[in-house]
This record gives sequence, structure tokens and C-alpha cells, in this order.
Amino acid sequence: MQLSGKVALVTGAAQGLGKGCAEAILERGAKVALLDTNESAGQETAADFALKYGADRCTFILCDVTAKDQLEGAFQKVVDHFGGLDLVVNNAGILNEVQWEKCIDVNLVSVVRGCHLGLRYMGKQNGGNGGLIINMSSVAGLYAFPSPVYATTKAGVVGLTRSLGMDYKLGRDCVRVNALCPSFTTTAILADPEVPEDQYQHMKDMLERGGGLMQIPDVVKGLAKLLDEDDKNGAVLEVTVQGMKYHGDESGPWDRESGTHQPNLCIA
Ligand SMILES: NC(=O)C1=CN([C@@H]2O[C@H](COP(=O)(O)OP(=O)(O)OC[C@H]3O[C@@H](n4cnc5c(N)ncnc54)[C@H](O)[C@@H]3O)[C@@H](O)[C@H]2O)C=CC1
Ligand SMILES: CCCCCC(=O)/C=C/C=C\C=C\C=C\[C@@H](O)[C@@H](O)CCCC(=O)O
Repeated sequence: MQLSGKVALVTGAAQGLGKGCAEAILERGAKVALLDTNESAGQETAADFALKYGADRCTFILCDVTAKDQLEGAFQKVVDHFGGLDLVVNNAGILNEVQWEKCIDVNLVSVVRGCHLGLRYMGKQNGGNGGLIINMSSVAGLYAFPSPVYATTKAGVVGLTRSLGMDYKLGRDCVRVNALCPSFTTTAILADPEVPEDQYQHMKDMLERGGGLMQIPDVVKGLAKLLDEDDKNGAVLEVTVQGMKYHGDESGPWDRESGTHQPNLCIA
């Protein structure tokens, strides 16, 4: 996707992977709205970006993605402020197995809502120009992981992405929907996950056996790949220290015999 002059909305963008994604999008010439509950970090990030990329290209919107009205209001504010919407990155997420309902709300329910809003504002059948949605899942959504509710939310994001990325939907909306699945990356989420001790110990072990931590720029390379590969829709990209690979390209039972797959009807 060519991003010069386009408009992006990134949730959970005050810090961490959301901030890294937002900066990569700015570097490619788009305007970016940063949504987050952390007002001080969000304002600071927006101020930094304004200095580097221009005050007219970045805005912070205080938004709890789990509050339906706030998320809807934030999408409307972005369109009012920048005059359109072309790219949504549903990134905000937490790991909390104690307050597990909250974990589902932030990581899954809000991503469903973010996708619906993205389709509402970008979908051609609604008067939009088409666009791209990138959902932040995790390697935990692809393989067994010691924190089961977190893993469930991330697997849910994979299923949501694949199904919203079906060709018949693209033919109607011209909005591609893809997911990024990073492994352990150095951000604040690693510092204080609210998980029982046995889960934490098991994660430490997985981290060691998996080859260690990635850094934010490693994951941003995955975002860049999804931005560049305009033919990808419903794609699920794993990003680890071992490299990047797409998941789940195999045909379902309905396509298996013929080996055919309907081509995309429209590329945004
Ligand atoms: N760091 C890692 O190892 C991995 C992280 N991820 C995912 O990446 C995404 C970003 O996480 P990180 O940058 O690592 O963590 P982080 O904790 O540094 O950033 C998360 C951001 O989301 C915001 N946020 C949390 N709840 C929110 C809400 N209700 N509304 C709006 N904003 C909210 C936080 O304030 C924070 O700015 C998450 O979805 C996480 O699950 C996926 C795979 C690996
Ligand atoms: C294999 C799937 C990885 C998916 C990672 C993910 O989506 C979210 C992880 C969130 C929190 C994980 C916390 C893990 C903590 C410990 O492993 C700890 O050892 C991390 C230490 C970090 C450091 O050395 O700086």
C-alpha cells in the first residue's frame, strides 16, 4: 500500500509495538492518529512525532478501546480531523489471566469492533475508498501458550482476520484484512504480566528455547511486509527471531479437490 498522503489510525500507540508501527507509517508519508488510554505517554509520543514529521501529520486521541462510544468517537474524530481513513492497526493489547474478561475485551472484542469500524469508514459499499486493516495477534494465537485466555484472544484475532479477509468480502469492501503474529518482543507487556507464577516460569523457558527476544524494529519489518504485499488478504504473518512466514495458506475441504482458489476481486 502506498502511504503517502494517506490516513492511519493505530490503537495502543503511546508506546511499544503500536508506537513502532505508527512511526513506520509516518516514515512512509501518512498521517497518523495515535489512540491510547495512557494520556501522558500518548501526548509525549505525539509531540515527538510532530517534531520529526510535522505537527499536521500526527494527533493523539485519548481512547479506551473497550469503551464502545469512545472507540466509535475516535474513528469519527480521525475522519473529521484528517479528512478520511485508509489504514487501521488494531494493536492495543494486554496480558492478564487474572482479570481475564478484561483481556478478552481489550484483545478480542475491541479488535472485532475496530474491524467493523474500519469497514464502516473505509468500505466501498459505505462510500469509502477501500483500505487496509492490520490486526496485532501473536505467535500465542498460533501455538500452545501458557496463558490460555491470552492465547484464545490471539487465536480469535487470527480467525477474525482470515474470515474478514475472504475474497467475497474484499470484492464488496475493497478493504484487505491481515494479521501480524510476533513472538516475545522487548516492550512493557513483558515486564509485568498478571499471570500465575507457573505460567510465567513456563514463558521464560519458551523464550529461552525460542531463541530470545526480538526488538520492536524486527516486528515493524513484518508490518512493512504486510503494507508492501498488496495481494495479501486474510494473511497471517508469523514474525520470530527465526524470520517471517505466512500461516494457513492450505485450502479448506471445499477447495481441496479442485485445488482452485477464487482470485481477489478487488485490490484496494
Ligand atoms: N511484546 C510482545 O512480546 C508481543 C506483543 N504482542 C501484542 O502487541 C500489542 C502491543 O503490545 P506491546 O507493545 O508489546 O505492549 P505495551 O504494553 O508496550 O503496549 C500496549 C499499549 O496498549 C495500550 N492499551 C492497553 N489497553 C488499552 C485500552 N483498553 N485502550 C487503549 N489502549 C490500551 C497501553 O496503554 C499501551 O500503550 C498487544 O496486542 C500485544 O498482545 C504480540 C506478540 C508479542
Ligand atoms: C511464544 C509466544 C510468544 C507470545 C508473546 C506474547 O504475545 C505476549 C507476551 C506477554 C508477556 C510475556 C511475558 C514473559 C515474561 C518472561 O518470559 C520474562 O522472562 C521476560 C523477560 C524479559 C527481559 O529479559 O527483558
